[in-house]
Parts: sequence; C-alpha cells; structure tokens
Amino acid sequence: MNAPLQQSTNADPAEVQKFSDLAHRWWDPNSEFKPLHDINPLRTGWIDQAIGLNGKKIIDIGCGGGLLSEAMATEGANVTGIDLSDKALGVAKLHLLESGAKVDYRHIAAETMAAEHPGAFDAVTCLEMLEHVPDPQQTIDACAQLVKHGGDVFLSTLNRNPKAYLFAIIGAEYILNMLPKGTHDYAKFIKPAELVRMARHAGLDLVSMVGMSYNPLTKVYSLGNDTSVNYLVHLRRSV
Ligand SMILES: C[S@@+](CC[C@H](N)C(=O)[O-])C[C@H]1O[C@@H](n2cnc3c(N)ncnc32)[C@H](O)[C@@H]1O
Repeated sequence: MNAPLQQSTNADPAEVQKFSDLAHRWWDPNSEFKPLHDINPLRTGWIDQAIGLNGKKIIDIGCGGGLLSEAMATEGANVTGIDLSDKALGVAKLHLLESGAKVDYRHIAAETMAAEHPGAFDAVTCLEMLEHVPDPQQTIDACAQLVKHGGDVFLSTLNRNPKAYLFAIIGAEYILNMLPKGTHDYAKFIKPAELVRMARHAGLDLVSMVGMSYNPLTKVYSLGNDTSVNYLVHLRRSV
C-alpha cells in the first residue's frame, strides 16, 4: 500500500496507485514498461547530446522504477530521483543493488523538493509524467524552481489530437496490448503549444523540441520531426 498523499500534493492517488500496482514489473523489458525500455536509450542519448550528462547534478521527477535515472547515472550524472510511489521507489532502489549504479531516490513531491532546494540542480528531467498529474503547470513551476539559472529542463508527454488518441490509447492499449487499458487519459494529453506556454509562464524558454514516433510494423521507436503523438522538449531557465 502506498503512503497516503498529503491533500495539498499535486498528485492523483489513483494514478500513483496504478504505477505502484505494476512496480514489480518495472525492469522486465517485456512487461507493461516495454515502451519505456524501448525509448530509454533514445531519450537518454538526446539529453546527453544536449547538455553532456557526465558530472551534471540532475533531478529526475516522477522517476518511477528508475529507468531514466539509472541510465543518466551510468553516463556519469549525479542523479536524484523522486516519485510518490513507494513501491516504484522500492523497485528502483533494489535495482541499484543489481546494476551497481548510484542514484539518490526519495519519496517527496516535486513542489516540496522545489521549496526546499531551489536552484540546486544543473538540469531537471520530468518525462512521461505530466499527463498523470492534476495540474501540470504546478509541476512545471516546480521544475523551473529546482533548476539553477541558465540550467536545463527536459519534459516529455503525449500530444492531444485524434492521431495521438489512435496511437497512444486505441493502438497501444486496445489493439497491440502494449499498455494496460486505462493507462492514459486523453483529456490530460498536452499540445506542444500548451506545454511551451506553461513553460514560459514558469520562466523557461524553449531550446528545442523533438518527436518520438513508433512504427508498429518494425516495432521500432525513432526521434524526428513528427511531434504528433509523443514528444520531448528541452527548455532553459533564463540566466
Ligand atoms: C509513466 S511513469 C514514468 C516514469 C519515468 N519518468 C520514465 O519515464 O521512465 C509515471 C510516473 O509518475 C509518477 N507520478 C505520478 N504522479 C506523480 C506526482 N504527482 N509526483 C511524483 N510522481 C508522480 C508515477 O508514480 C510513475 O512512477
């Protein structure tokens, strides 16, 4: 059972519970987390190319079982991973024993961490998480508060349009059974322009954006110009 969430936390207990229930399968590359395993080298490489991970102090918000946190630590980053799912964090910590990687995992809300450690990080990552929170603006504000001036913030989420509905919900959840039904709520998907607007509101400027596409025939993900379903943004806090 997950620890009860404080009322002020920008979290949907049902969403956190959903990931807690599956947590034991997080590192199984053929489980419900297969899509995250498949995209992990792509997104880690994109971030590394953008800022050079080696030696950077990074906070990974909504780190779950730690796929991205560990991959960044393996590239030489000093990573703190935070999530509100005790079970996911437990799995992430256990996996460190297996991999030998070093990550500081903590059960704390992004907003609380931001209030306690403003400007403490060279970069913030918050991937595949914004579509699971009640108020993404609040999370993006916390990301902006956590990063130092001139530091980098990386966000990823799902676009909101009929194609994204078809691929991310109908395709992934109902036809290909890649994800459990109910994993995603279409209403919480975020259009790139909305994400950039929320980022600007938080004091973050857009550096670049890249699309992440899945080819159901080859079963291969790739990065490119097509931001119509899944996309990543690189933002920078003004100096
Ligand atoms: C789809 S998983 C993504 C995990 C990881 N970011 C990745 O991309 O590999 C979403 C994660 O967000 C977490 N989560 C949902 N709401 C949250 C919140 N308000 N604060 C922190 N974590 C949250 C869930 O517990 C889950 O671990």
